[in-house]
Amino acid sequence: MPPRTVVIGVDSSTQSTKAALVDAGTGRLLAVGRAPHVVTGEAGARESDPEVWWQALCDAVAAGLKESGVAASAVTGIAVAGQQHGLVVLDRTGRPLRPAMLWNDTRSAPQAAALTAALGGAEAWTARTGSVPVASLTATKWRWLRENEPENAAAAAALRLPHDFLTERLAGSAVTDPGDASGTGWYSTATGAYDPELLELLGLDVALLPEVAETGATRIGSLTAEAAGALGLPAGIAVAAGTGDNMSAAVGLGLGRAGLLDHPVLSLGTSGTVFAASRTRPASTALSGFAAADGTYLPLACTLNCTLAVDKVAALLGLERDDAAPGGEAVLLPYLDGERTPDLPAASGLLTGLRHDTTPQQLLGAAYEGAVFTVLRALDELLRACGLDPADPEVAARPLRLIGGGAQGRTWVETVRRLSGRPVIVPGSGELVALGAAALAAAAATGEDPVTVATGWNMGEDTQLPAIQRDSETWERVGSTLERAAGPLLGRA
Ligand SMILES: Nc1ncnc2c1ncn2[C@@H]1O[C@H](COP(=O)(O)OP(=O)(O)O)[C@@H](O)[C@H]1O
Ligand SMILES: O=C(CO)[C@@H](O)[C@H](O)COP(=O)(O)O
Repeated sequence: MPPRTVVIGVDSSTQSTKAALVDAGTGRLLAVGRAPHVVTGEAGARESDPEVWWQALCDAVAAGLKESGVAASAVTGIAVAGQQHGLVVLDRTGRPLRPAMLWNDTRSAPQAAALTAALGGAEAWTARTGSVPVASLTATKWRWLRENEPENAAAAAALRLPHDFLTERLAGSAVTDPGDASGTGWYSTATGAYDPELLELLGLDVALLPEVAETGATRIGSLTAEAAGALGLPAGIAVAAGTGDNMSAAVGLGLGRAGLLDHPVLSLGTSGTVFAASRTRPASTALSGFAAADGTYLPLACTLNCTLAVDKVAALLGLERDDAAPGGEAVLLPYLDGERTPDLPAASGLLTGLRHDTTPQQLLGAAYEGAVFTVLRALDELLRACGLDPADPEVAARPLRLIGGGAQGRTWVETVRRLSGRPVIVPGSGELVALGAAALAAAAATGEDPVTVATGWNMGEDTQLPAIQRDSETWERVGSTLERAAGPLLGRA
């Protein structure tokens, strides 16, 4: 029997790093090492120190090796999938000049509006980049930096996304992939390259940016001796370009293959995202038309307030996560520090419909309903952008794949079922971002196609949940509250 080979997929997301050690032959998950991140900031600011991500990556790999008992010499490849959009600003030695501004930092909302206007409006941006600038996109953060910290902008020797920063630490080369690049606001999904006119508009020298590899699975180099020492892995193993976390989950789910194109996925993590793999380039002002890691496209909508916002409401009420009941008359829009979808960067949370007999459990249930409503409403936009009618019975019968930390929670799953009225699949593996990255690593090591690799892997038994009657009353109540409150109460002029 040939010796077992192992690949490592790293998910460096908002709250933590997870390193999945995967048997490259069977796809069996051998261990997941974990290490937490630190996010700081108030009043719209959200920042993390990239050096903490690097240390977390080293710790998570060490924990995974220890838990699995795998010999480091069996590892043949590694890839990183990272939280999208974050602005990492480096000096000439590759050290961060300041903490990274994260995807959920809303301070650059005025810059987003100014950039949209500077190009002549939303449609002009979707035609070029696939996405309209909102405060999440890297380009708006760069503009914010130039206006608010000109000394840091002037001293910048390199700009990276979170996953590029980590990949460069692994392989010593500055390379990104089309998927994560498509979330910057300076990469064109129409041409598959950085957009010179946008770079000029942004006052950004292309020399500061990494090269864009062909796909997330492209082997961009080998693990350097220095990184190998820090990770306890053999020098010279394959390093893939890697990608953004949502793009990586799409690879892990095997979404690019024919039968799963235009099948919706809902990720419940710090962000709530909804996405689908598409062979046609999305161009809708209602969502982000990202590129995927494998050459297809990944139309996606993202909310800022998902699991963390609901956990915050549970903590305020002193309740456990699943000690919740349907909200009844109460409506809670949990837009605690601004929202991205809908675009309400200055919003705060809103509670209406409170009665003497409202229970704490109903209030918590209302927070789940507000978060789930927001992401499901975006799903309808997504389906329309894929040329599908959300009400078409064939489309409505397509199961919703639920992933991310929240998919492990009973109340999340039940609230999605109740408000969507759709069948739901909870994939057997809870770590699809890391598994997708592992498939990119395996593909980089062998030259195979990553989606074919992931599709062939046995990732455990899916839980299939049939459709239940849609709770249209709650849907209408939350929808009309949002409609009526979207003016001054939620910060829209
Ligand atoms: N068993 C569970 N039930 C409900 N929620 C959970 C459970 N486990 C994790 N979570 C939620 O998942 C979130 C983390 O999800 P994850 O997808 O790992 O986040 P991120 O990728 O943004 O770092 C936590 O905020 C927590 O609320
Ligand atoms: O900004 C987006 C997508 O556009 C987010 O989905 C980030 O990629 C962060 O992801 P999580 O940490 O919530 O997984």
